[in-house]
Amino acid sequence: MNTRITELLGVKYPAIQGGMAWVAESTLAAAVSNAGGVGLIAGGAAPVDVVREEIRKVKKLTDNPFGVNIMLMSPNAEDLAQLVIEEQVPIVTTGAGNPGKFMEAWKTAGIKVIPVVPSVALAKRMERAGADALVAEGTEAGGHIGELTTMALVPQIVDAVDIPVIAAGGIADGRGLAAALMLGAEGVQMGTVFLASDECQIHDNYKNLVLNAKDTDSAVTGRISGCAACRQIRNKFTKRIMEKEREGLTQEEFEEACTGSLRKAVKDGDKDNGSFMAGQIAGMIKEIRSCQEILDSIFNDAEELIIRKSKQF
Ligand SMILES: O=C(O)COc1ccc(-c2c[nH]c(CNC(=O)Nc3ncc(Sc4ccccn4)s3)n2)cc1
Repeated sequence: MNTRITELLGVKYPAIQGGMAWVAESTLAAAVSNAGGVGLIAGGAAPVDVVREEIRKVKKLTDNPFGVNIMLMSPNAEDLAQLVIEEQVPIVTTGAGNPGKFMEAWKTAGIKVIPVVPSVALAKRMERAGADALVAEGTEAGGHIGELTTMALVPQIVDAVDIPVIAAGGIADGRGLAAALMLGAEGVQMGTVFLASDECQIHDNYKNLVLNAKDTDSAVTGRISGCAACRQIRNKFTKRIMEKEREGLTQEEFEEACTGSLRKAVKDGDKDNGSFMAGQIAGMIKEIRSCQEILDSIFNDAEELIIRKSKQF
């Protein structure tokens, strides 16, 4: 299929793999890019040298476009913003903040900049700042989230800006892609479905938690205390955090609890103390597949669905 996103990024599928902290490393990103989508390396809160190494690895593993996601709450954000210029990274997505101050330098370097936004106000601000496209991420998504659902947020951002919009949050099959296109999106960003991929390097306990999750198994920490809201699979960790939030948790204590626990999930598979970030769509994901199978099935199913549905009118 062709949209302004396939033209802008030079890819077969207008589908970005979410730049999930600790999860999105070179093996997964290269598999998604080789499959025709856009693989992302997570900046997360990782040291610059670690991210530089992953960028160099992914360049050896794929000749297709790839990107780096910079989480703007990270203390390394400034250094990572410079690194993507030095390493001539073609695509940069950003999350958890406003990338306005880096935009000019990135655009001058020829980088395609795609901020993730949770609201119309930020979408308009990012368009004015020079963003090439936007990811409109609904609250269904895993990790750090805003308040609005994908169904409500995407059409309002599409109506508010002229640059192409990519839908994210709750998308994991052809139906989700078809729905996103009907809402006016010209591509999708997906994270949770790629946790259940062969090439994803997370601990098997994490993959099994995703496969065994049911629709109501995600919890959002941070909302009670007004800290950064974070959607993840419900476990003893989320129960403990939410109890502490009711007693009063400082932002520092919350973030220390959150970012450290992500490694415990991804690397150690620590089911009681890990933060297993995943979106509400985890309840629909029942098998581990290759990134190629995931992308081919989503786009083939969406095409068949739209053709079939169009005949009902
Ligand atoms: O108004 C402003 O200045 C910016 O406001 C914003 C507020 C929120 C966002 C936003 C929402 N979702 C995203 C993109 N998604 C994400 O960033 N997802 C993430 N998952 C795990 C992360 S690591 C983390 C982060 C916070 C606490 C604990 N751990 S970041 N960006 C973007 C901008």
